Amino acid sequence: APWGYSKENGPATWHKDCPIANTGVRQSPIDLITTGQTCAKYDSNLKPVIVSYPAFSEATFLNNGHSVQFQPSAGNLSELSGGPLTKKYKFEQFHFHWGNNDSEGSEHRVNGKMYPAELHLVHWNSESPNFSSFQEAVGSNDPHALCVLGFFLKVGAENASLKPITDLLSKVKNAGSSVSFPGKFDLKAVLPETLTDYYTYDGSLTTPPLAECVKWIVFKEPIEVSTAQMEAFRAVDDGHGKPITGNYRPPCPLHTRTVAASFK
Ligand SMILES: NS(=O)(=O)c1ccco1
Ligand SMILES: [Zn+2]
Repeated sequence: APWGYSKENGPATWHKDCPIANTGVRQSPIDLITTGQTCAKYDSNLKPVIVSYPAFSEATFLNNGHSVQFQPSAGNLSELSGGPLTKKYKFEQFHFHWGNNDSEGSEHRVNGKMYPAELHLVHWNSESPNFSSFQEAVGSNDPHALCVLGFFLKVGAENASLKPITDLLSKVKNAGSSVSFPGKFDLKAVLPETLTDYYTYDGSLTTPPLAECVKWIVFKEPIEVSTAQMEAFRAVDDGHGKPITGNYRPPCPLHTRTVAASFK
């Protein structure tokens, strides 16, 4: 049976098809600890993250049964650089993780605290000689083949920039359903202006195949969405006639990794 988040096919069972779930030493997500021994260490060399996200004009919005995913056509020119990165990365897709109440849902945690949701912007290194697509990057064994930007979502004011996305959730209620995104979508408008304060560490995909190929950049400043917008996520079905309630993987052991912080 395909993997998911239920008792029968959830994170505790993924090791059966993906042994790295239990044997990997750089798995994601993690709990971002800000004080004490294993805490994130300030690195003054960390620069702001630079994104170039021209409004997407052609994209598919899909409910794949374990998340909802916005994927622009391959020709999109969106790029990522700066921060801890030494290369330019190409935008592949964004998707979300959420819970069925406001006290859970994010994948990364901060001192054990979960946010109600987490937005992942997935990119792949477009300057590597070893691969030339997202799928190839995932299978490349390159430790920084991918870079995923993580943004926490918290409940507050309605997020007008994300409204075109949350308004579309009812149209992809059924797992496996997708719609062509109508019009343009300005992802840049969703993000905080300054991408200066973040945690960064070497990790993995948080869903099978759990490949350990991700440079993670998780931003300190959450993005606000309204309760109604959060509720819209909670109505999306998982393909077994039930809403997806909690498509987040619990935190994984840090092992010998260190987490760097771009802020004090
Ligand atoms: N959740 S995530 O961003 O680590 C990801 C991207 C593709 C598969 O899993
Ligand atoms: Zn994700």
